[in-house]
Amino acid sequence: MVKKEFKAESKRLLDLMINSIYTHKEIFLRELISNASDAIDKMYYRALTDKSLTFNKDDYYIKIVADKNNRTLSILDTGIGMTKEELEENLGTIAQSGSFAFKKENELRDGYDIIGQFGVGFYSAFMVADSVTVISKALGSQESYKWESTGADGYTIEPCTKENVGTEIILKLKENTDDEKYDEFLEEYRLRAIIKKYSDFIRYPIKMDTSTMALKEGTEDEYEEVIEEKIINSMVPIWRKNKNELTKEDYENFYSEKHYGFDEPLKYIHISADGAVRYNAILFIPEKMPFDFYTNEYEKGLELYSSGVLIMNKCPDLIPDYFSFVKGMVDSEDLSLNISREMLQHDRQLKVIAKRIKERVKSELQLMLKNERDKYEEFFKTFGKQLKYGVYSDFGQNKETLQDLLIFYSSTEKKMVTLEEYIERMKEDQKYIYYASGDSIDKIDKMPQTDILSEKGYEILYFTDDIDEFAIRMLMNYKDKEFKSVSSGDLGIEDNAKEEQTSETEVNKEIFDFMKEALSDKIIDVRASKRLKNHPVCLATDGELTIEMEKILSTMPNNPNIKAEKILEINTNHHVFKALEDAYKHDKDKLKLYTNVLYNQALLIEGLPIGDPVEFTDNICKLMI
Ligand SMILES: Nc1ncnc2c1ncn2[C@@H]1O[C@H](COP(=O)(O)OP(=O)(O)OP(=O)(O)O)[C@@H](O)[C@H]1O
Repeated sequence: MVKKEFKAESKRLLDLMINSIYTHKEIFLRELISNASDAIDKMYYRALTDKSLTFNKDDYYIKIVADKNNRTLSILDTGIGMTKEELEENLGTIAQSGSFAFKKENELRDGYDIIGQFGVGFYSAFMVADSVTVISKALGSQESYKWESTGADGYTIEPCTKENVGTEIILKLKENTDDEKYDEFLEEYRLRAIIKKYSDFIRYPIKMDTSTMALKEGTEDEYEEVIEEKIINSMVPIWRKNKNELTKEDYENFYSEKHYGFDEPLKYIHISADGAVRYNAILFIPEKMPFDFYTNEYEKGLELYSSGVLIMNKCPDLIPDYFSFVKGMVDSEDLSLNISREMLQHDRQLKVIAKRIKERVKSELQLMLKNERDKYEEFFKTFGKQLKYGVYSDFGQNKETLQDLLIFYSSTEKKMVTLEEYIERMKEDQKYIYYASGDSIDKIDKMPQTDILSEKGYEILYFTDDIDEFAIRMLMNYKDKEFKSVSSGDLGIEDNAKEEQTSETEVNKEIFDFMKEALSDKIIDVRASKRLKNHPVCLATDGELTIEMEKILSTMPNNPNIKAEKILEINTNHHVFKALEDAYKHDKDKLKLYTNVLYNQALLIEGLPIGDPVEFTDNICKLMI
């Protein structure tokens, strides 16, 4: 027997291979099963082109055998096998891929899922094995050969006996260390889990002897171990099946089998694309929010398969942040993988797929909004915030994509409405899209600032999420209509109201100046209000920052002193104003007291904290005596 040496560089390459290409040792099984599947695929192809051969699907399978006594794990296949020369060429030369050559020679394109391309996967066996033995009999050959290697120091090839065409790979597992327990690769549950994870959709059966405890015959309570050969992979992935053959239940089962969520998905989307980049995808919009959705632990992304083999558990680049709730998978044979198959070499194809997925999810949501409104509202209640973050983030670059998916509660319709529906209903003289911000619909309903707009029959959108105003600021306008807060200093309603307000403020200038002085830097102005009908006082704002924004920003660590420019608006038609006038004439200290009480009332209405609650309650007491 002649021992052949690896070339010096090959030794280093093998060492590199074994220790640095892959992040998880368990992928050796994925690689060896993929090779076995490729070998059967080649057999299938040969049978198609060679009339003397027949391909009976039942004869072709992969079998995994764990032998705990000898610490060996074997992967058998009934594929095309390897001749002596092929063993030497393919397993003696690193980066020599017989599979890639086969694909090229036969100009295989659609329909063949040959996985191998780099000629390195086989060597991953050395991550878990001290020695690897390959026994193979090639199609059309009478002889069989045994290839053996302990890794970097070379390999031997010798004739052996093997009855059937195919290959058997025997791994002598490494001894356990403190950090690594190689024994686990002999455990049925572990092997099943690895196969399910990476190779579930290999299209030939992967068989394994499985043990179960069964009632011993003739006894009532004695159990015995029964060994039974079982197929452990699903073989045909649901995404390769014809959509017409699949039912809602099939998709729902897939959703739960894949552990995408514990809920039932609200919507599923099945894409089979055959264009510039070929791919299949099954996407789900969950019904419930994952418990960790708004935590750092939540990882967005879709499962990525290449020809049915799992490449990445969560590929984040396939889905934008604002659709991060979408679950599912993509399988494409057109991806250019890197050598470890854990990453992509180029992301060109991935970008194309991601763009299509984004468009498809958007259009499905739009359809749901149009045709299944209740369902959409349910969706929006759960994930609407994410869409609003999408409008706000990245400097608003996704606002066009997302604006028509937004819905808000409407003061007039008493239900959720889209911006488009709002625009269609706008009054002729109405210039702006009005919104009011607050903690809840109930609280906004009672906001005094909405009185004048409601009286004019203008619709108001209620913003109850922290993000709402920020998102709308980023949106700026919708179909050329600007947004305006009901608390804004200038509501932009017809001009004479504004004039009236200015002249009322002028008439009462002295008293308002006094009140402004009394409140010093808390407010920038005191004005007569035209928006108030039944309430004596409210706050309005000038400038960019509204009161709701102040509330949100002031809770953030860097902005404790951020303040909106507040205006105290006084309803001069309210009988309280008479009391203010009287106090101004006869008792200025009392007016100070009134001003303080009114200002604090306005803060309370806005849900803002009172600067000095003790002073406020003392002031109320003073008024009572
Ligand atoms: N079970 C097998 N039956 C027949 N040929 C095999 C088998 N395993 C490996 N080979 C041959 O050995 C070659 C090298 O295998 P290896 O796993 O290193 O690379 P690959 O599968 O071609 O590519 P990749 O690194 O992308 O997996 C294969 O291309 C194939 O020709």
